Amino acid sequence: MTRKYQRVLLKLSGEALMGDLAYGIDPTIVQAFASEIAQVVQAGVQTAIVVGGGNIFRGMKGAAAGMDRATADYIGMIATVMNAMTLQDALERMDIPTRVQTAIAMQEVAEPYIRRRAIRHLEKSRVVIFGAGSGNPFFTTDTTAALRAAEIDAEVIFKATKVDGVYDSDPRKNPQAKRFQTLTYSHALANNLGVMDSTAIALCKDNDIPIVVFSLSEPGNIYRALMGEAIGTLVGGTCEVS
Ligand SMILES: Nc1ncnc2c1ncn2[C@@H]1O[C@H](COP(=O)(O)OP(=O)(O)OP(=O)(O)O)[C@@H](O)[C@H]1O
Ligand SMILES: O=c1ccn([C@@H]2O[C@H](COP(=O)(O)O)[C@@H](O)[C@H]2O)c(=O)[nH]1
Repeated sequence: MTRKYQRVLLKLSGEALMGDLAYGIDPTIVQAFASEIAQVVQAGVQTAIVVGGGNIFRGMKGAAAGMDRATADYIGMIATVMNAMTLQDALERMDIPTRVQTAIAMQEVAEPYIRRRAIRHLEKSRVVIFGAGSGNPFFTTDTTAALRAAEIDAEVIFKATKVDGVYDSDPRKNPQAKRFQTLTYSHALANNLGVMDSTAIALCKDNDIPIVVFSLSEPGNIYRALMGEAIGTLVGGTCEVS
């Protein structure tokens, strides 16, 4: 397969990294994702990754249990660094050069986030994994993905998650929900389609960055999506139900 894109940003669900476990990281799953990412990189696609933290800690849950929200969010951001380092390890075992850059300084384990440096790594075919979200509480890793994609001039964001696209309502709650093949940013925002938070979608809309939402449950989907095969739902097109 020949590549469609030169530079992409992959938002990898934290929750997906736990596989069938109730919590944490399943190394077999991480290895499987890494092997698909390796193939994409070998095909010449400059790949940046933002990884979530939902398999370890979500600030909202901490706050719901009575914690200070900002403190809980910082814990969530630190959780994403564990996922970023796990992914780095899996990729490097496949001889794929990587750099983890964090938005909260952790210089003993990762580089600080420096935009120009991240771009240089990508130009040298290194996978750049952005950890610690945006470094700011009250945000999400989806918003981080939109922000970093704009900063590094990525052509597209791939949101790799548990659902196979964007539906007209949450498919986990409504079995009758209809899946979109494509939809506009405005439709996603106006209808509060919860697959990605509104801050992330608004940032993509303002910067004209398409978002492809696809499922991680089918092996090979990361490779297919990042190489440019039309899977999942494209946010940033016209409205079409599949
Ligand atoms: N309209 C919708 N279409 C598709 N999914 C939706 C919709 N509304 C809500 N969802 C939910 O959005 C979830 C995916 O987004 P979510 O941000 O929770 O996970 P993630 O970003 O993949 O994980 P993590 O936060 O761990 O990185 C799905 O589990 C799905 O049930
Ligand atoms: O910019 C950010 C990114 C993330 N957080 C916190 O981290 C957790 C995990 O991220 P997910 O996007 O939910 O996977 C999130 O719940 C926030 O608590 C943040 O504060 N700022």
